[in-house]
Amino acid sequence: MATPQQIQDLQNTFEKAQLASAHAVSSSPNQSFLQRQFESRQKETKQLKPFATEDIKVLLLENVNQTAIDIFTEQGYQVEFHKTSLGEEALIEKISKVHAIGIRSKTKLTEKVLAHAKNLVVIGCFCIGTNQVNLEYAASKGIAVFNSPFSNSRSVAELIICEVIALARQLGDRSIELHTGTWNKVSAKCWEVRGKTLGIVGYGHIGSQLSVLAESLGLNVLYYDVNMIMSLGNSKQVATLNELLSKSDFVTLHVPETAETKNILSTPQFAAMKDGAYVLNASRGTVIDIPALIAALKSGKLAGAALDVYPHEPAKNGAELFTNELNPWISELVSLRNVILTPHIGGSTEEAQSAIGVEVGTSLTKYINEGASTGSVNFPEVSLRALDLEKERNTVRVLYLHQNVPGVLKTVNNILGNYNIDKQFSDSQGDIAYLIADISGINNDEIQSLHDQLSDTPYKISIRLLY
Ligand SMILES: NC(=O)C1=CN([C@@H]2O[C@H](COP(=O)(O)OP(=O)(O)OC[C@H]3O[C@@H](n4cnc5c(N)ncnc54)[C@H](O)[C@@H]3O)[C@@H](O)[C@H]2O)C=CC1
Ligand SMILES: O=C(O)C(=O)COP(=O)(O)O
Repeated sequence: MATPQQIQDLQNTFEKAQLASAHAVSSSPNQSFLQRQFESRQKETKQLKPFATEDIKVLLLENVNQTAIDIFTEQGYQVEFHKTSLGEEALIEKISKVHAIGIRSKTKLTEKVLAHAKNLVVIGCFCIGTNQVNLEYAASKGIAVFNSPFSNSRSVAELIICEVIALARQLGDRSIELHTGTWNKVSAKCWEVRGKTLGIVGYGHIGSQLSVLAESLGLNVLYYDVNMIMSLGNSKQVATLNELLSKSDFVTLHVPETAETKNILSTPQFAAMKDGAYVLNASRGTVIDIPALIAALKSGKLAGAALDVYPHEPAKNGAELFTNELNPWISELVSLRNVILTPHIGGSTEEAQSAIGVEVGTSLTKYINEGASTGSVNFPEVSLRALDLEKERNTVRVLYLHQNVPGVLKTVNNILGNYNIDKQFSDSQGDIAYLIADISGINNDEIQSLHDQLSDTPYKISIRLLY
């Protein structure tokens, strides 16, 4: 007799198989794959069960925007929405049941969590950063990951411009003083930003956008990046981080979280900066050594700082969450003058969130419905135009993810070659490769056999058939 675990495993396999075999029963040309029914076939039992888009379950966390919910519900998917992130235990419980998950920067999709994601085919990061997801492990499990590479870049750049001026004018302190009843009109050590130098570390989407805005205010812009990048306006790339630090009045960080960027600013880097300079960080909390920053502020070496991100951020809004337990230096940091602290709001504008909802929501839908991996951050980018199911009857789309080793395409095409291969495209990235092929002239009763043959090929990671 099967144990409860075996029954659960069987159920999970069954649900994944349901998603693996997609059957479009009714579709107008402009609906294409958008309205379809899924048919399941569990290999062990050959059991067939009608499967509709309504069976696709999407879990949305961290207050992902309504625009994404609208896209998913229009598809008929089931959407479970939570305003906050979830702790590991709750996440494991929920992720085991869904086909797609949408998160922002807080939810940690680690190997441990993803190991339980038995039905998951796609992850949407409704933000820029993807450091919260174990991308390689996800790929090895056949789970594609998408993000929004630039929809909130402008929002971050505008926040930094605002903070550069706010730091130069000690705006945070003056506001706190007046809120607490103290009139303190000062001009000492308050500056215009015109003619000062802004040093940008990381000249990507945000850094370069910021560069343009900063020059329009009359700032001079220097930037340091590991890659050679074309200068915008009159900005200049410098060869070393130290050169940037020694020449800048404001230093702002716009690098991803990687092993190389951890504590990219620490004691020696603060020492290399100009006296009275300012530091801004709206990238990730790990890139600044915060105790070293506190020391540089306390000693008067730095005149101020603006932080939007922290090594450990609370999973939800509320008082008493941003505590010493999470970040042991908090009480010291909040006691310092001219330090602006914001709760990771760089990308939090109506414009950015709504655009991200549309962008990532569309990517996920196209991946689920058509297999298109364009824009994925952990899969090779492959897509074929959507099938026109009115005209292309008896056509099956094969989505085949495999390890990138010699001989796989030969094996797969031997199987597909029994039919007419209308079109196919494949690409590889590192250890994995992805093939999409549309094959025609195949009868419904041959599809099970095709699925079985492809499932039995060595080096296969995952397979879905859409028809
Ligand atoms: N505070 C917030 O709400 C937000 C924070 N972010 C963070 O900002 C980061 C940057 O975003 P984008 O500009 O869109 O990324 P991007 O990928 O377009 O640019 C990053 C740049 O950093 C450079 N870089 C990487 N390692 C470096 C190193 N060790 N030294 C110098 N340069 C290095 C890259 O070559 C690239 O040009 C994201 O990874 C994310 O973590 C993004 C959006 C919102
Ligand atoms: O886009 C990013 O990488 C961000 O840091 C913004 O994160 P959020 O969507 O505010 O959790």
